[in-house]
Amino acid sequence: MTRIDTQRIDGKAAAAALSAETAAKVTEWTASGHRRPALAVVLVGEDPASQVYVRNKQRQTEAVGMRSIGHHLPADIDQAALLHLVAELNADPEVDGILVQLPLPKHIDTARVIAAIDPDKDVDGLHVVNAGRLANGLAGLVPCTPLGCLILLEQTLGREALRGANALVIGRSILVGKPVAQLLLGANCTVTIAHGSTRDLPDAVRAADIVVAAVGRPKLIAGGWLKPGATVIDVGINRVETPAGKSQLVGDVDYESAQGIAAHITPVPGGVGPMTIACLLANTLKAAELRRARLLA
Ligand SMILES: Nc1nc(=O)c2c([nH]1)NC[C@@H]1CN(c3ccc(C(=O)N[C@@H](CCC(=O)O)C(=O)O)cc3)C=[N+]21
Repeated sequence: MTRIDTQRIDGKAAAAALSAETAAKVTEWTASGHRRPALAVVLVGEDPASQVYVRNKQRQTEAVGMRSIGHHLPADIDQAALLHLVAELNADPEVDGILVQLPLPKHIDTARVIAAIDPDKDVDGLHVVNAGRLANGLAGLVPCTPLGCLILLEQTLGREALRGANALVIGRSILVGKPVAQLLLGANCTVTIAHGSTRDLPDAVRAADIVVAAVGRPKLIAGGWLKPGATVIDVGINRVETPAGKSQLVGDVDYESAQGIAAHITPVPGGVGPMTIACLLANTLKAAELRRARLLA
């Protein structure tokens, strides 16, 4: 069989380009007399990984010229106090976007906290109103990781190549699987969603022109399962130990064995991850514009 020259999709470069575009739009926005868009980030507890993510988001928010407002709450904060903060941020006219870093401590009802966020400030796109808008094809805030996946696919294949393509989404979470399936459907793909109860995953993968893997299982998908020439978007970010005892990030797809079979594949790290943050910044500007438009309406 002929070996395909597999192209690595550079998510880091695509994210830098998207953020440069956001920065230019922010400059325009403020030049026309609007206040700087502001993103409030709420972190509960002391999880070191979450702290690193949040710092990174705040740094990048400021790098594109927007305001970052951090709220760091103790791990044992009660639910009512967290809901009270969300209500304050909803009512604050200076705040355009609200992100509550997940996961939250176990004693907090995550669904209730997300439900309390004003849908028009919900830059994560996780509120049921935004999920409904996405499902019904209405304007709203779209979850960052799925949006990043679609942008990478459009840039790699072009919008016309998505029409009618068999797209397989592996995973059905509210965060990634379901919204990415909606976006692919909106781009006219023929969409299949596989999950833990799927009978024959390798068979489903074999039929797919596009595979979006979002299960969180290291190297679950073998390159040999792929249709030759398929495009792979790997959302998985799994921390594993190498035989040498070092910690390493790997995706849900076995990147090495996909070489020579896939036409295009996102690496981990450097693929979807950086796009998630770039889309968060784009969503924050969009939320500012959306709120302004609704105020005028
Ligand atoms: N409310 C909320 N919204 C989120 O969007 C959210 C969240 N909570 N909780 C945690 C997850 C995780 N997440 C990532 C974002 C960027 C990278 C990223 O840029 N990763 C780099 C590597 C980072 C590394 O080296 O550890 C990459 O893939 O190249 C990863 C993970 C957003 N999340």
